[in-house]
Amino acid sequence: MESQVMTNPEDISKLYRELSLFPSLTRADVGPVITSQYGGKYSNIYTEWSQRDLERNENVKFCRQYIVFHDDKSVVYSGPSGNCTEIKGELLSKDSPSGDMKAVVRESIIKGEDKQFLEIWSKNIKVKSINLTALKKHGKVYEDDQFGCLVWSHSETHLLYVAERKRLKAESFFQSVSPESCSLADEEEGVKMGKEEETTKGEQFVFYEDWGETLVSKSSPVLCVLDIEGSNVSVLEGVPDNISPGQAFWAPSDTGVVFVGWWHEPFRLGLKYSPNRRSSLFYVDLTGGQCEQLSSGSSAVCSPKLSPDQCRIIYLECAVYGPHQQCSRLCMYDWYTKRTSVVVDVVKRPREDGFAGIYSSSLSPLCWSADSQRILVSCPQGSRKDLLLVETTTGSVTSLTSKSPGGSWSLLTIERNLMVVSWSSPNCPPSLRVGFLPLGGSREEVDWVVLEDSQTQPDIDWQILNFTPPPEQDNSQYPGLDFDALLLKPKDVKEGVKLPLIVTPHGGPHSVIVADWLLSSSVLCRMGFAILLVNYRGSIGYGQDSISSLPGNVGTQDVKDVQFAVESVLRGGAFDEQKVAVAGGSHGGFVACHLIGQYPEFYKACVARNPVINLASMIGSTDIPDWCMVEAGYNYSTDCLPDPAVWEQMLNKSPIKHVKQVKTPVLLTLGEDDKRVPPKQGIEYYRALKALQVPVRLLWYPGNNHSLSKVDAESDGFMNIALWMTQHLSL
Ligand SMILES: CSCC[C@H](NC=O)C(=O)N[C@@H](Cc1ccccc1)C(=O)O
Repeated sequence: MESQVMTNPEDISKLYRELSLFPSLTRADVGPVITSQYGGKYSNIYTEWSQRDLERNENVKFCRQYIVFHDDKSVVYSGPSGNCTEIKGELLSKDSPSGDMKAVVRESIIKGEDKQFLEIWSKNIKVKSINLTALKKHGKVYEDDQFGCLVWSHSETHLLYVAERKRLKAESFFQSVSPESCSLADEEEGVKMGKEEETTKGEQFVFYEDWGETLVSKSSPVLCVLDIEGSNVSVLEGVPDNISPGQAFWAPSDTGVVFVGWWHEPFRLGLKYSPNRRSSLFYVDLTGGQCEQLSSGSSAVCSPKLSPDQCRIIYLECAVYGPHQQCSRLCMYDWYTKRTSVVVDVVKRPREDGFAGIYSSSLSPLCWSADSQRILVSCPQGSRKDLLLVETTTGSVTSLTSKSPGGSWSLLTIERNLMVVSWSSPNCPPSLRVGFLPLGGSREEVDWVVLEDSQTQPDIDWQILNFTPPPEQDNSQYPGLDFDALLLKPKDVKEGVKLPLIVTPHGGPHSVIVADWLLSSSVLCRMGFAILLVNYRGSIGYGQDSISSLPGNVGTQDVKDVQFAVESVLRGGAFDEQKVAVAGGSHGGFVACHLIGQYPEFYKACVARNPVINLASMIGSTDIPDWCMVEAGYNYSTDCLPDPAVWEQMLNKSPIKHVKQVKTPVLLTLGEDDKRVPPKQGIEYYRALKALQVPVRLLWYPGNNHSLSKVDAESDGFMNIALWMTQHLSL
């Protein structure tokens, strides 16, 4: 049969290079309202973007500003102001509320050593540059999304951030003291003889727990405050020792600091993609150092945001343990009455109006309407990502985007009702849009204005397909659930050509593929493949019942849903059933490896990135052992001991159980530093396949973690995947 797939590596890399140029939006800030000399009002919009630089082998961050003239209800005129500028060395940055100053945490290598500085800029002057490393009040500043923050006090006199707790310098018992032991760098930073840093002996090799995948070396965060006038940094006292604080902000009137605290006793578990860790909202008073717990303490909370009138805090809440990503509750704490209310509760099944619940582990940095009555949340609703408007007094939820073109709407910020969003779809890279939120009670549609357009890919066609599992595959505990898949295919298919198909189950398993811009899928599609991305039952965005239906049934329900979707699509006749491949990462790799074991004749090529291969062998080495228990159908507690019956079930539900049936050639891509699915999982599969003489190739990426997202690993991984597919599908 004729094929129209691109097979030449030069052509494939050229295409990858072309499509990897599209940047993604990472941040937007709206500046204050300025009245021009002619009376027109405008605001500057600061945006940050990220783009792969294949030559430099890094993701580059750059900014661009836009000017938006408006009348507080609609955009009158808008456009870019100036060109893009690359941002180097900035770990965190934030304009002051008035827009008069800017704070930057900068990392700089001086004489081969990493140093961190806190800078204050005013007008065109860097007025302060404080060497945080030399101050030695704390360890490295946290720049991650989990704990990190850089927040101006309302008075603009203080800055709040999170850093690693200071550790005493550890020395060997056999360290000989000599004047030379004081380094030149230390001397330059003012550590003179006689004033040496305090040291401790015998602690050199003490193990410090960390917070797992992507948070390695983050162990004991502390809240830090800079008094700008006095250039004085202090570490806040009063936070309980068994709590790791983060996501902090200033309380009304700057009387103290509100933060999320994660309990880390009896031990820390991985936090990345795991918003189900026991945590609470806390308030620490600045004068007395008293710490008050503001939420229950029996749930998991995240992303607290103070209303513009400083009266209420909105935050997300979910259950501790259980599936890692679940339907969240949107809760509100009233600062003055100290009462908490549930604004939007867990949704078990999608409602008639389409609302399926809130699925998010972070609200955007600003999410309140100007009247402090409404909240904006962008989150998956089935295979779309929509912008939802929540009335905090009634809990009513309406979608601002469900009638707009399908795709993915992500809120970057909202300030004085001016919303800044990123929109993309499988054939359209991210574009920047702004629009005013209609006044409360109004049914007006948002008039979106494009500030930065992107290039639609006319050769890519996409659609969302819905599947109802056959009766024998219905879940008796959660009956009547259906699921979706996203199908991408080349627009122009020559007469008589049947397309090869790549099937992609997502990871999680409680995550979802929304109709977003997806680099590797779009390159594969432009090469001539069709791609089927399946949101099997258990995905988020379809109601809590769908999520709850999967634990205990992994390796069967998810696998059968994917197989059912593929076979249904093949029945349409447009695809070549002899040229079907499967590719997935992590839990998606688990599903992929199950599929080639359970349907050995069906798939002609398989790619698995950091796949879960054996739940029983992984439980002792992953940063989230609870995941293995929960997905195998058991409750988790921190004191549970190994149980042969549980281990047996974990083994039975794992892909390794079916390895003897495998015939499909497998490409494994593994990250040496993966704490989530340690690469030994992939090695276990590799050895089994080698023993069975099934073609297997293993790519090992040093310096990479679970996501394999460093630019060289991602691009090399892509090329190898593309060539594995063309080779083993005989294209
Ligand atoms: C013990 S590893 C379990 C699999 C892993 N789940 C959680 O981290 C996984 O499948 N990871 C996904 C990433 C992901 C996880 C959760 C929500 C969204 C994405 C992957 O790497 O693709």
